[in-house]
Amino acid sequence: MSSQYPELKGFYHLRETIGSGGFAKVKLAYHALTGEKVAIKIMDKRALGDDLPRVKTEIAAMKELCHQHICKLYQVLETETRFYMVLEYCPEGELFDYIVSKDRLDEAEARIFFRQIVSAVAYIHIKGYAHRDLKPENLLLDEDQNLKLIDFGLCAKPKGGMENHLFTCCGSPAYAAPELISGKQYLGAEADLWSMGVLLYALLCGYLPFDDEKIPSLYRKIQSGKYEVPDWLTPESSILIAQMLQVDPKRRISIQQLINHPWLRKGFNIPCEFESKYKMTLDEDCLTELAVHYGQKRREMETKVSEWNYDYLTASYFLLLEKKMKGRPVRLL
Ligand SMILES: CN(C)C[C@H]1CC[C@H](N2C(=O)N(C)Cc3cnc4ccc(-c5cc(Cl)c(O)c(Cl)c5)nc4c32)CC1
Repeated sequence: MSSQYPELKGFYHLRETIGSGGFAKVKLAYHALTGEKVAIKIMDKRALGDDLPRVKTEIAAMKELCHQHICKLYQVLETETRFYMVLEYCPEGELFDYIVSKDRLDEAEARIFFRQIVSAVAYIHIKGYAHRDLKPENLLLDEDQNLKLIDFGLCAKPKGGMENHLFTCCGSPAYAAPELISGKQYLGAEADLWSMGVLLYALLCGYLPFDDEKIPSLYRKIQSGKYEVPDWLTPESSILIAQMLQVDPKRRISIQQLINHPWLRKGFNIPCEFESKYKMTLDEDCLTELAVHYGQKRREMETKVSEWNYDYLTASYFLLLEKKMKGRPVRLL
């Protein structure tokens, strides 16, 4: 198998294909030095065609986004024919399939997931990014049933900050905000908030608020802002959804208000934490283990890791840190 991917030989032990998304193939692999599982997204440059900029967008964004509810990028490899993205493995697959398997979620379970989604989106907005393709297919579950946001191929980092407008109409139609599909300029943060309203509705109802086989009638439904409120929704859930599915983006709830919203605080009594749990300082144990393994002084290793080249060393550091955060020994094999 690795003869097909010579660049990975000795660094990753490739296993089966675990999914494919459009122009990418995602394979399970083991990081040789730590034995940790990873997902490797493999893209053929020729097949990418004019989707190539999406890959560069995703890689650039994911290098800057380091958060407990965002799928972690560990390493990027580029050859003349391929891109490889070594990513955090999420064994429980897509939130979409989880909702389908349970028909719909009760309020308590939806709240746990939605707090994690709000945490991830608040973090990327503060970092100056809009995701622009928020939907259950782009939220994966890790081994502890925690959500990880993926697919930053359509994200935007508006020049001059998030208060500047965007123009590109993109993302999945059923989750797209009215202002986005009407071709007007829009604010990425406001469009993401609308998509999160559709997402919350999908979590609590098991189907979409706006749906139609034909795109033009789907767009009319979205722009009308009218959707069915099933009788199992509590008044509190309906109010929150209504605050997010406001056709006028200026009347729509903001992420700052969402973080403190009573519906999200119910049973937790603390706002959604959106700060990254990853420390900015390097972890001593991981640095020492790497220094010993590579026969380097700790200071030299610290300098090398701090370059964040997203090479094998970056992957080894992050995966050692994962092991430590999961209470496993901080040891290289
Ligand atoms: C339909 N989608 C647009 C693509 C689909 C590809 C397989 C993937 N997957 C699966 O479908 N399992 C069933 C297993 C699985 C396990 N770990 C994963 C870890 C990361 C990713 C991943 C995939 C893509 Cl295309 C990304 O851009 C990023 Cl940032 C991350 N996918 C994973 C993944 C889920 C999404």
